[in-house]
Amino acid sequence: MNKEQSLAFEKEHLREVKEWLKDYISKKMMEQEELENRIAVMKKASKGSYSYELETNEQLYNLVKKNVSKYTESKVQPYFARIDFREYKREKESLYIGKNSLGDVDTGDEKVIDWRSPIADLYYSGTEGKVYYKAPCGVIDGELSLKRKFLFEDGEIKDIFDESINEIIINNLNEEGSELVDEFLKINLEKSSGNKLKDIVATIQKEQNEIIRLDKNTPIIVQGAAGSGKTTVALHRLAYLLYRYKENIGGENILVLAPNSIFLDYISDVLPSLGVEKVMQSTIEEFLLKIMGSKGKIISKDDKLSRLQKADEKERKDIIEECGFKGSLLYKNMIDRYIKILEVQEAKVEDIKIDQWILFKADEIKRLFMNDMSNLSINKRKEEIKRYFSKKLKETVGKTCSKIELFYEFKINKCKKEMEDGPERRKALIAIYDERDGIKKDIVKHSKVVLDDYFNKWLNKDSRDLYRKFLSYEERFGELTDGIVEESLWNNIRENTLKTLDEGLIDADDCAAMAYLKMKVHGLPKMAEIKHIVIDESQDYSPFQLYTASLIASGKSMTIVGDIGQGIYYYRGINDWNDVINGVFEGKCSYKMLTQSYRSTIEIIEFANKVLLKQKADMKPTKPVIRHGMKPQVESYISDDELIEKVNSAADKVLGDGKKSIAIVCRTYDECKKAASVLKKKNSKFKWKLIKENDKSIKDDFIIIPSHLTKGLEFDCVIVYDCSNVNYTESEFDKKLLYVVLTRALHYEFVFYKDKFTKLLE
Ligand SMILES: Nc1ncnc2c1ncn2[C@@H]1O[C@H](COP(=O)(O)OP(=O)(O)OP(=O)(O)O)[C@@H](O)[C@H]1O
Repeated sequence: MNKEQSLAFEKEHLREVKEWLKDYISKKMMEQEELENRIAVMKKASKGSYSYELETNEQLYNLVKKNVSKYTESKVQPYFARIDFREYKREKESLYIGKNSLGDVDTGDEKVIDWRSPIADLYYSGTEGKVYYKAPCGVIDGELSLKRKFLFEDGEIKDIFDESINEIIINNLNEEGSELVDEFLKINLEKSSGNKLKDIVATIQKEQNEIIRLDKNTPIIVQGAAGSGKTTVALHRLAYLLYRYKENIGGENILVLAPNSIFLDYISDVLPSLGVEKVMQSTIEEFLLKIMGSKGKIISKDDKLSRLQKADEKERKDIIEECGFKGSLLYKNMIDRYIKILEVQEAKVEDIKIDQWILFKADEIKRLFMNDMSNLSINKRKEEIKRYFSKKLKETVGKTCSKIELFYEFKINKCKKEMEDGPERRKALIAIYDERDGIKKDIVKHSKVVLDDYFNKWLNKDSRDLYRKFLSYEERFGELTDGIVEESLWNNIRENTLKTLDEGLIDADDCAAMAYLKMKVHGLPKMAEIKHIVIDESQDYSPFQLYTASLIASGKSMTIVGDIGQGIYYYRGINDWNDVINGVFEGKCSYKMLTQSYRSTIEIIEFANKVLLKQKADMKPTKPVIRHGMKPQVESYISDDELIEKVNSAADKVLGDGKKSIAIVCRTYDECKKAASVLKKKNSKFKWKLIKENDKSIKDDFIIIPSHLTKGLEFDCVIVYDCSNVNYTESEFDKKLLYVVLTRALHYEFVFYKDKFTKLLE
């Protein structure tokens, strides 16, 4: 078949699938209605009492309802690709791949397969010829004879792209030889950016697919260049894990950690569009506060960043030293040592007894606490010991009563031997019997209360002051720090932190330590078990934060994505992934890299690479996908009027090209306020919305935003407000910040500056 015939064939096939879908949906809707009526009758008949039949019908109804909505969603575009595969010794099959599997549940006729199914792996990783994929039953060999992608527009197939026909060979790209260009991918990347991140099921690339389909049991770290799809891949991986392990994991068992509310809103559409629901999403600070059970006002990492930007040399040094220390695993070790000291103090226990009658010996309590249960938090151990003793209590009371009997038997015999029979002896014996029975009664009656009292006193109730106590612990300083930490540094940190706590504030840099301490003493609060954690922009997390998070994910199942080149919180974040691989995971984790960038045009990436390469000698330049655009425009301005003219003409150009989102990026929020006021006063042609730290989302297309808040986001066009050498100096911080700013644009970049241009772009 030539392309024209193939296109006609596919259009017809789509028509048939849509027809089938329509019929199938109406059939299922009728089934849903019948079930609804049947359930109503059953409810009436059961009069509120339990009915197995009713429960089964309700379950069936929910299933049918879910399927109806899934199938209805798929009506516009039921699939996005097709592969032709012939399994060894079988007939060739044409398989259509979509976001959802579609088929007739009753007849087993499958129309579309799920993109996450094992065989769909061939679409993402296989090339024509001999291939294999891993199915639950083992490896399946065969031959792939077609890989076809469909370009949809308004629910209709507009074009088809067959692999090896539509890939154009471009020679001498980046002087690294030839490279294949996926035309289908290129068309998708040329689209305009919206306010929300999109799913990419149709164009997932091989290196991304490998990460998405990795096993859940090993933590993975992904270092990826700006725009390489880290966020997108991490979210698609979640959808994959929920599909593959559907029996064990639900959305409620997943936690996504991201830098701020704007970012969380930006990614909020991807998961539902992939059929993933109920996932917990939070910033690390909010989540750690939840673990701590605290509600204090947070001094955020961005408050700290602004302070740092304004600080003099001395203050800057102090902040960096303190943040670095609090985020280090050295600090965690210090808390571990404090816990050990606490444990020894807590293990100084007494017997549990009533009068002189011992129910449980101190030695046994100590052994259970220090040895047998040492893997649990301090309070959990106490609770477990209590639970264990409560179970044994009846037996222990019985044994204690036997001991009492024995003791009094001796007393009775002695009395009998020493006194002559007569009223006196009888009186004495009666007194002994009464005493014995009284004690036994007492023990039977009060043992539970005594046990409860003992553990009530022993349990640590106060969690709020734990950190304060740790900070105030001055004895055995050397032991606590293993002699590594300078006392003056520690005193400084201690003083500052206690002052902050006294003011009712919690520093974001203390959250990991506070949550860790709380977990060690009190354990985790009651919440759904977390079976997988995704951490985005992880280069901005401290090793201690990552360590604490790793304790929360069962089996340390985590997807950690980040880019060292964008680490603007470098003073407390990650500068080398080896620190995480070895320090946090003791070498037991996978490390993957994504080097290709999909966001920006070649021109924008090459421009941003200039700054990236100034960061460290061994930095690798980001590789763009072959997509050309306008060269970034660098222009100086003298007056506000001139600047506004430039902004207006940039916006006109972008809008004229059918693109819509434009961000004016300023270095700080203060500069943003100035920019907003200039644009308002001078009556700019367009209306610009100022984005603030605490905003929950970005709804406008024209915004003014401080540089650090652009992390993870993207816009059709970025306008750098003032790229002067005063704003972007040659400091480590500015190199990272400017790199972040320059890598946010998809299609257009305008770089304006006053006075002297930054040296970072020379
Ligand atoms: N395989 C792909 N097909 C189509 N688009 C893709 C693909 N991979 C990534 N993209 C697009 O590239 C852009 C960048 O993706 P994403 O934000 O996930 O990258 P990132 O690595 O997290 O970026 P950054 O670190 O700069 O925040 C998004 O618009 C995304 O849709």
